Amino acid sequence: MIEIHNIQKSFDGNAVLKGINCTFETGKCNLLLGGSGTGKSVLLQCIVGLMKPDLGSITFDGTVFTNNKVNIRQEIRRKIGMLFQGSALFDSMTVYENTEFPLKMLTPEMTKEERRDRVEFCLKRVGLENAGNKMPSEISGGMKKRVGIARAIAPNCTYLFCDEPNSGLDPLTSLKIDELIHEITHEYNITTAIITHDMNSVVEIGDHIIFLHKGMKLWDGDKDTILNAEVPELKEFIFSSSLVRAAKRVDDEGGLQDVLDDDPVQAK
Ligand SMILES: Nc1ncnc2c1ncn2[C@@H]1O[C@H](COP(=O)(O)OP(=O)(O)OP(=O)(O)O)[C@@H](O)[C@H]1O
Repeated sequence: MIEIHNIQKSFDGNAVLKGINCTFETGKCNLLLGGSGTGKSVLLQCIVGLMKPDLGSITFDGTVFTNNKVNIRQEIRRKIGMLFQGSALFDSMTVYENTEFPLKMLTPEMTKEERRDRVEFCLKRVGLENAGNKMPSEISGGMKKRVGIARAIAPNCTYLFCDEPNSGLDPLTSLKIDELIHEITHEYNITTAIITHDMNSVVEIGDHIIFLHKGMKLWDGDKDTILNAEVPELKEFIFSSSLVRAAKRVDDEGGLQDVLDDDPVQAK
């Protein structure tokens, strides 16, 4: 579990995070949801140590990360896997070498054979057992995300952070990537945090959702309660999504769409 306590961050006097308190639960997909510029990426960067918050504390399974000793921070960092927005693969390395890279960096004690077993296991887990020799330029965007996931979980991460894993993907591929992240989270009981503004992901994998608006946490809950949340900014966000608007049209035309029975826009 990751506990965020009163995180504040400003740039040139402009407050971007205004005292965020939230928890990322173990064995769950924790979604950081919100519109553009609400502070999701800044919060994620503070959590993984790429940015220093002005105030507040972050605790990983009881161990304080913020302002702790370098070796303790490094120990926590070793347990973090990252899936970057553009996948961030090394273009000059094969799929196999990309997946092996963090093992060479983080676990020098592993033998070549142990690394090979782990890479083959991870590539198989993400459905890429036959793609190890391919270069990133030879694979699709969805496959690149899969390699990114394999690389993130290769060192047996305890915490997995995903920055908009669906960006640039078609809806079906997005769904498959969401499902894969969800399966891996539950299978290995890791703590997963996902930045998103995609309502499809909310509906599919939102075990725990934290809604940010203008640098503040306005709501948290799960995919079963989000449609009944009495927070105007969240309602506006949900009912402006193309998924929900499309579903609403189906409903108006006589289709079944229970989730929209409480459409606040309609109720006004
Ligand atoms: N290094 C920085 N220096 C100055 N301002 C920054 C910096 N990083 C982020 N900001 C500002 O902080 C605010 C929040 O940015 P952030 O990237 O966290 O938003 P976001 O919710 O992730 O948005 P999006 O969904 O569009 O990626 C923005 O106004 C942004 O311009």
